[in-house]
Amino acid sequence: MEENEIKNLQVQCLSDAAGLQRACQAANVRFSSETNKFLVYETLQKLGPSAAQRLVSKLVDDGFIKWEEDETFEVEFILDHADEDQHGSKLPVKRSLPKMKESYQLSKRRKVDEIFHKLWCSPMPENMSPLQLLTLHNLRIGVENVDKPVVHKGLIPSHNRNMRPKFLATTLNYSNVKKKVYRQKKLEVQAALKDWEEKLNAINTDPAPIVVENDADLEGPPDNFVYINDYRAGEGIEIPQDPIIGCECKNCLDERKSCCAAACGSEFAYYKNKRLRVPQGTPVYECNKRCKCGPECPNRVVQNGRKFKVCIFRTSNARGWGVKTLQRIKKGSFVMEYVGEVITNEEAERRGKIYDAEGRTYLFDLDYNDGDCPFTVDAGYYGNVSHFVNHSCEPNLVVYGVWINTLDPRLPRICLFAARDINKGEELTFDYMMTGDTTQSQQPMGLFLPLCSPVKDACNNDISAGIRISTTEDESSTANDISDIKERKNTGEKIEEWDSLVQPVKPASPTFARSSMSKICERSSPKKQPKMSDPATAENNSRADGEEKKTDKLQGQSKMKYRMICQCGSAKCRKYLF
Ligand SMILES: C[S@@+](CC[C@H](N)C(=O)[O-])C[C@H]1O[C@@H](n2cnc3c(N)ncnc32)[C@H](O)[C@@H]1O
Repeated sequence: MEENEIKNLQVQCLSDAAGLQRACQAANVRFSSETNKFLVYETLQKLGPSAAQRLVSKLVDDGFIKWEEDETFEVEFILDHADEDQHGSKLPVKRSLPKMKESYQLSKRRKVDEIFHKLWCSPMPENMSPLQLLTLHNLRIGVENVDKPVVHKGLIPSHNRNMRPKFLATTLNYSNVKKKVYRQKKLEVQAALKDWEEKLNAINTDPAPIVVENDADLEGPPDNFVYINDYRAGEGIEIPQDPIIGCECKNCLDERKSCCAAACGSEFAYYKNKRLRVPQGTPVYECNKRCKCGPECPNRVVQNGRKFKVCIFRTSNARGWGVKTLQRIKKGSFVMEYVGEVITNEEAERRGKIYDAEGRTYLFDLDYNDGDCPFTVDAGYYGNVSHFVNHSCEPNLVVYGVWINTLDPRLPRICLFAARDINKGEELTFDYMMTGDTTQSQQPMGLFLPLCSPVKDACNNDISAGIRISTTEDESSTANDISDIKERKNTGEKIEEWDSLVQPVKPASPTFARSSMSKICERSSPKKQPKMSDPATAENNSRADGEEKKTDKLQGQSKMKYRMICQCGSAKCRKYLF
């Protein structure tokens, strides 16, 4: 396409979601999260190399895109599908994206691919998709040199007054039709989501309901997702449900020193108000079906289900669905369980490859035994609300391993608790890449299950959940929490360090769990996840496929495979999801 021509840049847009979905499918692009990038790619292709370069330069000049000056990215997918240019060097072409037409010169294709690739790998402003970025900018190109202005339909900048009348004149009817189609589609989507919400609630056994909401786009209910309430045993797995011990307490809180947790070598996990009193990394043993106590026992929390009403909502910054709370949640409260299909290591390896290729992350390794990972929870197909909980580098949920009727130490229930007070309407998140700092252990290792475990050689496993619970947060506590602590002081009971979870304390360093017991991760990631504490270290971390990074000896530069850019938007964002 010559620059002097009128450019009719019709990229697929939301007014024709079905068409866009088909285009994405044809291009092997994920319809939800990669769509915006795909649209940018299409746009850049249509603009041609020099205009694309100019547009991107403008975005860079305006500070919307920050290039990593010295970084040489080499995307995993690129290498698989590299073309050769005339000089025999490798040409980066992203596998999941369509190639430019053959009629384009190879050098032009290469330039656009390079620009796009750089765009793909660069940090973007928070809460803004690449397409939104582009629409902010004047896309008139080469106007000075031609009689007719250049018109880019669908990407016209709202502030470009010169162009607007022409655009409106030529596209008025088209635009009305689009609006109508969009409205119709929106109604269909809302109806489908309402239907899905009803189905979810019909299956959901938690006391609190689930709401579904999409104010962001035209995405309907997800395909290939089946709602479940409890772990589902995968092939060849048996989940025992018959605890070998139970307590005889009349009042479990008063008799906590001999109740279930103590019998298993751990601490009674909850206050009277059923909020956590133990630090992260502490194995939680609730009273089980052998115990004499009733359903109101303070040591029955997770088993009573999710109490807070939550909403599965569509995020507006390319993270797909997310979950927000529709009620205020106090720190230490149980929020939800991460359930899915319990599968073997081998099966997880197999499925992980598929998820990796799709950029999906649903595998939660129960590898608290530091290297041995007998089971993984896969919430990709079978799952509950937690299937939709996104990652944040500054999460408001933390993970604890909880045992109730299944006392096999290798099969904790993965439970998400509030790391701080959470406001109504806040998105719920946890850290997929939780890493533990073993040097800050607050409890000796290997405390648990000497009595309860049917698998004796696993008794010394560290089951810490590996998620931070910040003691620098607002430490406001409830009257209940305080009175509980007072009560224990009065009875001469030692107040432990972790009581600061609910006591007003002066700011301290964040505490870390002892080791990375469990993590949602790329299945093929190494067992010991490296810390990705900041962007600089991220480059030195292992790649998503678990291999160590390669060093290009010729150039002396480190190269890295594709990593998913984190869009959590937190001030402490580590930049990459994995
Ligand atoms: C467990 S799922 C969460 C639900 C997901 N958003 C959905 O729509 O189904 C994990 C996936 O969500 C997306 N995601 C979650 N947190 C993200 C983040 N902070 N930044 C970018 N993508 C994120 C990624 O695609 C990731 O593979």
